[in-house]
Amino acid sequence: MSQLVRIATRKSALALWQAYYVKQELERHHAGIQVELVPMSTQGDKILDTPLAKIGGKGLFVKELEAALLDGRADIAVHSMKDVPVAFPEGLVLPTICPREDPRDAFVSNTYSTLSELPAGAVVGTSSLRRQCQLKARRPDLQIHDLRGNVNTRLAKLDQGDFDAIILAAAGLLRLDFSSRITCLLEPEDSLPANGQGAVGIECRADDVATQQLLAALHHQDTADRVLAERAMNRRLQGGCQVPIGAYALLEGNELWLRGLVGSLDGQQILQAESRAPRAQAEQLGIDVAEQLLAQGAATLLAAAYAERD
Ligand SMILES: NCc1[nH]cc(CCC(=O)O)c1CC(=O)O
Repeated sequence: MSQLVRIATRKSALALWQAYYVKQELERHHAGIQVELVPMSTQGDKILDTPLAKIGGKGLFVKELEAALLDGRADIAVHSMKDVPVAFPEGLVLPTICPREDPRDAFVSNTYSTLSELPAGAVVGTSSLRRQCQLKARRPDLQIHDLRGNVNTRLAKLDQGDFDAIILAAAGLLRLDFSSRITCLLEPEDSLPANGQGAVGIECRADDVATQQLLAALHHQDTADRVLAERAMNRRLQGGCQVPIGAYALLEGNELWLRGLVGSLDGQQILQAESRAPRAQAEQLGIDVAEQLLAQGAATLLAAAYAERD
């Protein structure tokens, strides 16, 4: 009997690309398998006129997909790991993380070739508090304006002349064949990526062992260990999706190197910490870096960011 796997996915071009990627990989690894997409809208897709940070709440882009898993309309949900809250609802697990795309942020401009070329007072679009605080730290003179919508919408707003430059995840641009739009990539030293950026994760019901067996072939342990450390850091900081927090891990042999950052929205204060540990201790590494940040006063900065948002 051939098994049917139904994939809950958002309808944005990037979400569909990621869902088709998972479908293709499942078909490649399991001859005769049947895979269907179940596209749906999430709260994050419906509310487009409000800055993400102001909508608040966790899991803006994942809740509806999780509901579909729990009530049996779908078997797996494909997410950008960056959008997945650090804790899972009862009854769901995320056993599979696929190989990571480029995790860096991309600088995109039709006029200027680097961040430092931007003239004083230039307008930069981003909806990410993490990008905002790091931009402001380097260039206090820049004006940061909110930029919402999917990748196509954001590029269109740049082309329309609303911004001198925009910052978005390189991963989305690369997956959607917009690599020619990347003016330059920002190194982690200049823009520490968000936890999980560039990685795709697959969620399913905890008791659905058959599906978990099929998913195992798609799992990439190197990516999973890196993302585990990054998410553990955010979890210890009790960070939601919309926070001025960067977390980025690299593997050097079997050792993980995790860097973390917490900033004030005006970029005046940037806290940084880093540590290394064997990959088997990914989670503890994340906690250690978070504790270092807390010892420097991260909780106060985060509370101020939350207060400004509300
Ligand atoms: N919050 C939206 C979101 N979620 C995942 C990506 C990009 C792809 C990825 O990180 O895997 C983006 C867009 C962006 O940040 O520019």
